[in-house]
Amino acid sequence: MDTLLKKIDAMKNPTVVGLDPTLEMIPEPLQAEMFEKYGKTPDAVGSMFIKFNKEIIDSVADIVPAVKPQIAMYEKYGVEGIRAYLETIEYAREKGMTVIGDIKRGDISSTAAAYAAHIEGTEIAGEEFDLWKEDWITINPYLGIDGIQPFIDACNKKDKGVFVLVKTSNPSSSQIQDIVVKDKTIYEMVAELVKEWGTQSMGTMGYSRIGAVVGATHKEQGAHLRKIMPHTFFLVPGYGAQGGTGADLKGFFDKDGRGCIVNSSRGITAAYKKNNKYGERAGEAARAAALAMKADLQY
Ligand SMILES: O=C(O)c1cc(=O)[nH]c(=O)n1[C@@H]1O[C@H](COP(=O)(O)O)[C@@H](O)[C@H]1O
Repeated sequence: MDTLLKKIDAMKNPTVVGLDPTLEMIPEPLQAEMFEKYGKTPDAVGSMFIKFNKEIIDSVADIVPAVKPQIAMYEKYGVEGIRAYLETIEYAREKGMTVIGDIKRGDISSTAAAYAAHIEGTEIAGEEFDLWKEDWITINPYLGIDGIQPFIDACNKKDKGVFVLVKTSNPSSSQIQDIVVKDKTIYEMVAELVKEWGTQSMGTMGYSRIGAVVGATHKEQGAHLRKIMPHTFFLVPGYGAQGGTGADLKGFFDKDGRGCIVNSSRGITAAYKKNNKYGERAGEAARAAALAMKADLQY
């Protein structure tokens, strides 16, 4: 937790670039190059994703503290997609970036313990393997504490962190999360649980390594959650492509302007498609979009 906070402070930039590549997002020349080399195959797409992500990482690593690859985009292409996910993580770490693996896992405790290998690593007959190398992951709290505890234990052991879904950014998040039971919404109840779970894992700078996902599309709820959870760090997706703006997020931060890392995926990586001046230069456009986002989040 402290490492990420210090990076954010040093760069004066509470943002994370989401790496959610799709085939359509890849510039035409790169598509053509990889189709030529590997045919119309998952191998070609995996290779495109690696090259594309490296270009984005190279263009933002000195101004943005973290990346958030979303594993679904890679899983879609099977083992070649996973290869791209892993190579992307490896590269981002080489460039000094924190990696938030957006894997949204959650299951009964024995299965959660296996998923926890994402942060804890895997042991084989006494040999340890750090196969995934994420610093943080996203998890789903629907199963309650026995589905969460294996992740908390892994985080405490390996000095890593998790973001637990509390109030998600999507339009139908209210369908379940806003249901009122005993005068409280489900998301408020989850927030209280996450806060309690986080007390086991406080850093030295006022925040716990058990964080919360709070969507940028919920201005009032986000500010309300900051009050309920003063020591919980927020991952805030929904900025940009989903409509969230800097003006909406002031209340998500604490009085010192800390407490959140705001994600934008398509808004950064596909920025080149929105402005002809960049042609197919996705990295250059991503840097400009990342700088604009940084400026939008200074309060
Ligand atoms: O956990 C997340 O990151 C997440 C939670 C949430 O409530 N909403 C949400 O959009 N996300 C993720 O954040 C990213 C948003 O992408 P853009 O809308 O392109 O910026 C995607 O990877 C989503 O899966």
